[in-house]
Amino acid sequence: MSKAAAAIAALRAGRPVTVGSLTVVPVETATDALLAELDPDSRSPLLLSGARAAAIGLGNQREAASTLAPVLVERSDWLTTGKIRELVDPAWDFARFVEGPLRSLPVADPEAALGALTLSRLAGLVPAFWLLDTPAALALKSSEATSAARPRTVAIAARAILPVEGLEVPTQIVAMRAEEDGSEHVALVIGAPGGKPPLVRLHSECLTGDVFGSLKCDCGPQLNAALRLMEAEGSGILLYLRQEGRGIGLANKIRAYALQDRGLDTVEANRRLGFGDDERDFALAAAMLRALGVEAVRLLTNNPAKIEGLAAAGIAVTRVPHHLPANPHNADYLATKKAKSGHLD
Ligand SMILES: Nc1nc2c(ncn2[C@@H]2O[C@H](COP(=O)(O)OP(=O)(O)OP(=O)(O)O)[C@@H](O)[C@H]2O)c(=O)[nH]1
Ligand SMILES: [Zn+2]
Repeated sequence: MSKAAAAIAALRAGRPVTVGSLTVVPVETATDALLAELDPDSRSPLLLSGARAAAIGLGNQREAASTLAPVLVERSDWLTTGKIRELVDPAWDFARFVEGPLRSLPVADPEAALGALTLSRLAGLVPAFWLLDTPAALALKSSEATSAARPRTVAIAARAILPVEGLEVPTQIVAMRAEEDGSEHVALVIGAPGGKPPLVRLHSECLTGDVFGSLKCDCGPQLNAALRLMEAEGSGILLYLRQEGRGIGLANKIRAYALQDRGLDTVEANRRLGFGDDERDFALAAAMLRALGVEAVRLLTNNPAKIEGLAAAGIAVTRVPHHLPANPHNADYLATKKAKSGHLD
């Protein structure tokens, strides 16, 4: 496991990490008990992404003027641990006015701060930290954190026959493990793809749509329709990628949904949380296809980023459109993907 992957695991578990000259612990996962130990006087300043600092009205202060640069916020008596937990969570933006005054401070080591924020995004945490004085047991260079990327190398871990309702064609499930972080991803191999490029669907995990039948997105129907098309053709490959919420993680996707309840669209909600519109990359999907011996695919998708991602990794792609009928709950979501994320007709 890479050092960055170990740091991501530590941050998820609420443990501090030293990046360059900065020691940080995530606001989201650090327990009150740990904070009482690490910061007994509650003086630790708060490290935020530039986007989040702008969203809470710090954009007019010189230290926070660029929305790309991380921002440090000074502690004051009224800015308690509980207030900070509220401040970093956009769900609270609509429940109250941002209190103040908030004062930003210069960031002593901007590259380290950017690195720490990169790790928190990859960890699926709200990008916000307490800055601590004492170095942590786990330390990495700023460059190791800023260059941290999603996993891109896989090995097959196990395979077995899997009977699936509605599929008459023999189907196998293949479990793969990413070498960089140990995350598990799955390929469903339907029939015996071979000869011409197989029909392939890259499906990003969507717990709400895949399991509960959420109407907010089109994931469940797209998954089912892909399997039906592969069954009709006699073969195909579905990759189930653990990229919940377009790579922002489950808790953050639910936060994005809460923001959508307040009228933001899917893209605005991601940005408000301090993420890009889409945090996925498809290098791992390309590696999974290679592990199955596939170099060329007919890809069921409307998302140009999937086509470009596979092509960049050397997989030959022909697109097959994959539209499902809209419902009243997901019509705006589908329209936003077209208008703002370049989704194809
Ligand atoms: N952040 C965020 N993720 C969402 C939202 N709605 C659905 N998702 C996630 O978006 C992903 C859906 O991805 P895909 O099914 O691959 O769809 P796509 O990128 O639109 O591409 P194609 O369906 O192939 O055209 C899943 O990981 C869902 O969990 C949302 O409002 N916000
Ligand atoms: Zn979905």
